[in-house]
Amino acid sequence: MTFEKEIKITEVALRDGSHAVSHQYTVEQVTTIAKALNEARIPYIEVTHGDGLGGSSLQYGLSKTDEMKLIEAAVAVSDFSKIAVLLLPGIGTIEDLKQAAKIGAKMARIATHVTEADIAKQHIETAKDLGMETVGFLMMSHMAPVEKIVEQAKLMESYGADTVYIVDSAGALLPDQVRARIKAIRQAISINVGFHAHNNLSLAMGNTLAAIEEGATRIDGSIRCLGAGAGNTQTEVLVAVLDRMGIQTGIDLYKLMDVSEDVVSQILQKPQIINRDSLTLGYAGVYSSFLLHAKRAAEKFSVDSRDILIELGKRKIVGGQEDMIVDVAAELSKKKSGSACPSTYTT
Ligand SMILES: CC[C@H](O)CC(=O)C(=O)O
Ligand SMILES: [Mn+2]
Repeated sequence: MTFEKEIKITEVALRDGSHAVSHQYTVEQVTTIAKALNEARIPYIEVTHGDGLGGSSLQYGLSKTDEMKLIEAAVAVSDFSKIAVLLLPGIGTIEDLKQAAKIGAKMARIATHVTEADIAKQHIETAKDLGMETVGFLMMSHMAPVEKIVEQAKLMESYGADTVYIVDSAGALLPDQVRARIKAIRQAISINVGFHAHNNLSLAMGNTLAAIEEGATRIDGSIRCLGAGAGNTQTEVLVAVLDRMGIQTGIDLYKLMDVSEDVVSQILQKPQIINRDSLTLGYAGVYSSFLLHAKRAAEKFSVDSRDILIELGKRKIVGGQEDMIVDVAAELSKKKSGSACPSTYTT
């Protein structure tokens, strides 16, 4: 099948990938990666804490480097790529957004739970006032029926968003579910539609292609899959596949392969694979960024991290409820042994 659409890729390794490196990016690493991505002519590079602006905290994980310094570093080496920032209302503030715009960020992606688009209004409006290109990012899109998603996408459009994304935060969507969601919002709104995948069920590439076939033109990729859980759609592979399909992205494939192999692979703390934990995220429909928190809680309370994730899925726990991960681990430990003591406190 030949497509004549322009697909614009946003590279998220320096934001979603921040989860995979426990938010430990340095200015040197961001400079090297952003410079190479810019040379490969990636249209947008997202840089922020994994949980967006203001995410550095005990709750979400402390950053090694102030994210504004990382944004500045990326801006300084990008004369082609535009730097994007993610903001979750309630974690990041309007002041964070203003500061990011001041130091050169050109795109604001305002992320809400899939049923809570209304909390994005003032952030989308402010981003527009600041002259930024603006994206509404509907997270955990597997948790709502198509009609609800259409309603929420229309809200994002009414606030002035230039693009609305279906975000498969848990990597739980199946290709037909992606098709139904993209098709429905494509018909309901007249702005760009985007898709952000996670590879927990090994469906990131398949789902991304399904989204493109249904008309999504803004796509997220992550070099070497660097992202939460099993990571995102692998950018360099996506560019090669799209090229084989006759879809031009304007990105230099060889340069991208070289960044992946020579730069990003050196930074990875461990290869981005689908293991029993990341597979359980997709299987149970749990936010991919919960993975490291669940693993830590499992260790602390001597319980199986899969049991924690399955229980979080059953309870429909969403972003912002990270404290529930420890509660669930304590409950499981209590059921198992009759006491909820962290293992570090037992002898
Ligand atoms: C915590 C924000 C989250 O990581 C955003 C995102 O990439 C997703 O929901 O997949
Ligand atoms: Mn993500």
